[in-house]
Amino acid sequence: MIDPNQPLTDIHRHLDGNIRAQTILDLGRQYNLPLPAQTLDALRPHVQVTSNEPDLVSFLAKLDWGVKMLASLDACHRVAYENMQDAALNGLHYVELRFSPGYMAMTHNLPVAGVVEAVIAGIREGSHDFNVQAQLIGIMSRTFGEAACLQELEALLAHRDGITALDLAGDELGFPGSLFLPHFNRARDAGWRITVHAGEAAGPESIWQAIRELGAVRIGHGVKAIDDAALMDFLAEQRIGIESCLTSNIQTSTVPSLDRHPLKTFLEHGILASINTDDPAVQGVEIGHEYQVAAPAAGLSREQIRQAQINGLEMAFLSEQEKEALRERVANA
Ligand SMILES: O=c1[nH]cnc2c1ncn2[C@@H]1O[C@H](CO)[C@@H](O)[C@H]1O
Ligand SMILES: [Zn+2]
Repeated sequence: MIDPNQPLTDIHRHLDGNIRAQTILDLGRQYNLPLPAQTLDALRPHVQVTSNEPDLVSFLAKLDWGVKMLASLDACHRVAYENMQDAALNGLHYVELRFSPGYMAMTHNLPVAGVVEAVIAGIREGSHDFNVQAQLIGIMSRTFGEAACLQELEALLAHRDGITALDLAGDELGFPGSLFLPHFNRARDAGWRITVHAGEAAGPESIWQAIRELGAVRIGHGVKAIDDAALMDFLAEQRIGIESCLTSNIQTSTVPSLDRHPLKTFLEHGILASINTDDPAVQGVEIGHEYQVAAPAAGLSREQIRQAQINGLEMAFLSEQEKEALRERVANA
């Protein structure tokens, strides 16, 4: 179901939602930190979704143990580097990895700009060592409010050349996009592209807001667009990409079951939508599963899955020349 002649991309992938369980154990031992379990098997239910969570916020709590083990900038570097190895092991040619430096810095009071620097370095080294192309998207974790997001923004801006785009993630219902207008004005002034988690926990108005007020050119999840016919048309006409994450949407109870997921309808409507993971280690799924198991279960035909794969590169925050170079590299591999 994955076309081997086309680049395989994952453009919605949280690196701080993809910390290996083994690394959580290692870091806990290294820094002598409390953990709920001391073996991989016993730890797994604390750091990985085992059955669907009742809502987004409950799902997001599963990321906390991993992030709590980030006791140094070296630990942040390690996690970033391992994310590149994981991308290579899963056959990805291009990834856009996103991370929330304030969330990663929080438990151990790390310097937020230092976290950004360590992540950029880890990705650069991993990209080289594992031969996977990567770009970084900075996240502001809305869950911690406007002031904390401003701090994250400033830390990201301190290393703006290493960052491609800005995102807003976390508790969408508790912290609507309207709180973050000044943040996104500054991000656009810095020349970054904008993608926003919208229409996951909240409704289609949140997607409209992200596009019209925050300047989003892509939308993370965007599930609720299905409830607004005018928005569906608008997304298709304006080529606003939808970063779909099938299994994630089930695990957060955003969608009741894969056969009710709107991705198929998005594609039929001519919307530029792609298949992505979200938080692979927390979810216990990888990109292959999304293509080979989740997408068929969501009713996508072979041709639609192929289209979604092509859309992934089309949506990427790359120039046309960079996309073409990647297509050629994969076709001639
Ligand atoms: O599916 C999701 N929806 C919304 N926010 C998310 C999701 N997965 C992770 N994060 C959020 O992203 C930041 C870490 O990168 C954290 O704020 C985490 O809660
Ligand atoms: Zn996400």
